[in-house]
Amino acid sequence: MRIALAAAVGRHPAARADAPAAIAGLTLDIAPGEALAVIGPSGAGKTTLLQLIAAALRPSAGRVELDGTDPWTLPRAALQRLRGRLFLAPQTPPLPPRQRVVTAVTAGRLPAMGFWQSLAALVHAQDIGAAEAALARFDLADKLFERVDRLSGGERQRVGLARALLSPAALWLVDEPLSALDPARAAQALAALRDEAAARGVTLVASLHQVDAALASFPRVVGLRDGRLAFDLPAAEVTPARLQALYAAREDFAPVIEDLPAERPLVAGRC
Ligand SMILES: Nc1ncnc2c1ncn2[C@@H]1O[C@H](COP(=O)(O)OP(=O)(O)OP(=O)(O)O)[C@@H](O)[C@H]1O
Repeated sequence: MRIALAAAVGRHPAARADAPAAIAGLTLDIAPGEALAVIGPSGAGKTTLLQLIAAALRPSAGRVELDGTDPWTLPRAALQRLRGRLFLAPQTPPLPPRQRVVTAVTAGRLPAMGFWQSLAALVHAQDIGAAEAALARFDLADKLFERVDRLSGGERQRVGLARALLSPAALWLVDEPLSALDPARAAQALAALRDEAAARGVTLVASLHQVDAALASFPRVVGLRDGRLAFDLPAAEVTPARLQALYAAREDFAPVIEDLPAERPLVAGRC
């Protein structure tokens, strides 16, 4: 799925009217099948950006287009169908506590289903084999029939990611997929998402706090700060100086990236 933002402005619905916009006029193009990581300090607007792209948050100015269509011009039913073509994995997956893992993973198909199909899928987990295969990509196949509330936080997070593999979506939006994972699991989870998205031609956009993982696993990295684009570069061109500028403590100090000395890139080449 192609994504285009043109001077898009996004505000959290609960934000004060006089608060600066979380996304403050962002222009960005993402090609179908591309994999992109969004990094930036806490409060930079990463989650808000994903919500704008997911048509979960309406831009207060500018435009967001998915495959050339502004979702907010669509009739309600068409907007629902469009939302069924994308998969948004929130930081904390909303998994009902007493649900079995197999049902939770199969629920990845729900947004693309009609009402009766979704009801059937909740009562009888469809396609157990597909759920098991998806869980195996995250090293969780042995938890297929476990109850969700008997999993660790990191296991629940991986179940939330395994859902994407059951979804027929053309766009995966993954918000902080690694926050509860140890480094080895984090690398495995990112590799699974990247490889599966590439194999299906799915566009993948992930917000990440783990800069090293973003640079190692994604060919293109966007740096966000105060809701604006700090950089949009191939991973190989994201230098320590750019990262220092991106994460510099506020104190009214925002270094101009172009003024910083050129430094050795952190990664050897594109992934
Ligand atoms: N629940 C909320 N109520 C009001 N304003 C909010 C809320 N959540 C976010 N915001 C506003 O939106 C801004 C961007 O938040 P967002 O969650 O998009 O950032 P983020 O980069 O994802 O942060 P983090 O890395 O901490 O998850 C915040 O700085 C805040 O101004």
